[in-house]
Amino acid sequence: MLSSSTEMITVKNISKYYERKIALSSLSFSINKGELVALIGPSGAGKTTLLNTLATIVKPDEGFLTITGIPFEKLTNRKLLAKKIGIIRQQFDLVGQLSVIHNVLAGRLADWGLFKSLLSLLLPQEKEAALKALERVGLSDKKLEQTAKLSGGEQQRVALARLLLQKPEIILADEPVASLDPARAEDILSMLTTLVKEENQTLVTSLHSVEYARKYFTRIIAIKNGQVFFDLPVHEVSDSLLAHLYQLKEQSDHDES
Ligand SMILES: Nc1ncnc2c1ncn2[C@@H]1O[C@H](COP(=O)(O)OP(=O)(O)OP(=O)(O)O)[C@@H](O)[C@H]1O
Repeated sequence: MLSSSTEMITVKNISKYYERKIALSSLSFSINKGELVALIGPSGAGKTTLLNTLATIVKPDEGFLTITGIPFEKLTNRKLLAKKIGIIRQQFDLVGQLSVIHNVLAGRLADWGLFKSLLSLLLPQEKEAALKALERVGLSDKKLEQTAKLSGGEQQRVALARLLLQKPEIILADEPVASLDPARAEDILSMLTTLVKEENQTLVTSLHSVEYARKYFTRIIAIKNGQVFFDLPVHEVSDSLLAHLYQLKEQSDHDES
């Protein structure tokens, strides 16, 4: 069994450049099992680049990264990666033409390959697991509907059910509620953080809403200009720090006047 202080993500001096632009500049932090981390910061700060780096989709130009102790370079096996990392995005990443239950079964895709995943409805055990996952996200009655016909909030619940089948150790979510209205956004965040706690997983989510970050997460890492601006437990994040994080110009620019 992993103890509560197990390091799930370790990032040391990571930098990423796009042509001459610095997207990430020597970032370092570590995240332990069970933490609920919100990444916040102004537009263009580097949140998506950082999440994509943690997902091993973007390769850092400098520094090193380990996921559950495994170095970035060794995380090339798709099956292994799917056991370690699950991803949720704003766009849900579901196949609209397929039924809800088929999309949930796609959580097994890395283990099975597409063909078996699509045939999986014939396997009663797997169907049972998918139905249970749909029950947990409150969508049992929609299991046979075409996914594209569901509302945005419901589609994000399908994505959560799919993650329940995938059972990754770490969940990375990039603006998972950006396209939802406030009531549905809270519904999804509350469900996501509850499931992560129940499954003893680790969550890193980028968010535009500081209010949601404070309400649902245990730790906030603020990114500004590709650097860590602050990294604190939620209860230590003050309004003045947040004002500094989001202000358009540094105070010193105005000091001479
Ligand atoms: N593929 C790319 N090519 C060139 N520049 C990029 C690329 N991806 C990101 N950038 C640049 O890197 C910086 C960080 O972008 P990133 O998308 O990570 O920020 P963000 O904090 O997620 O922003 P937002 O909150 O608006 O989504 C930006 O200046 C962006 O223009």
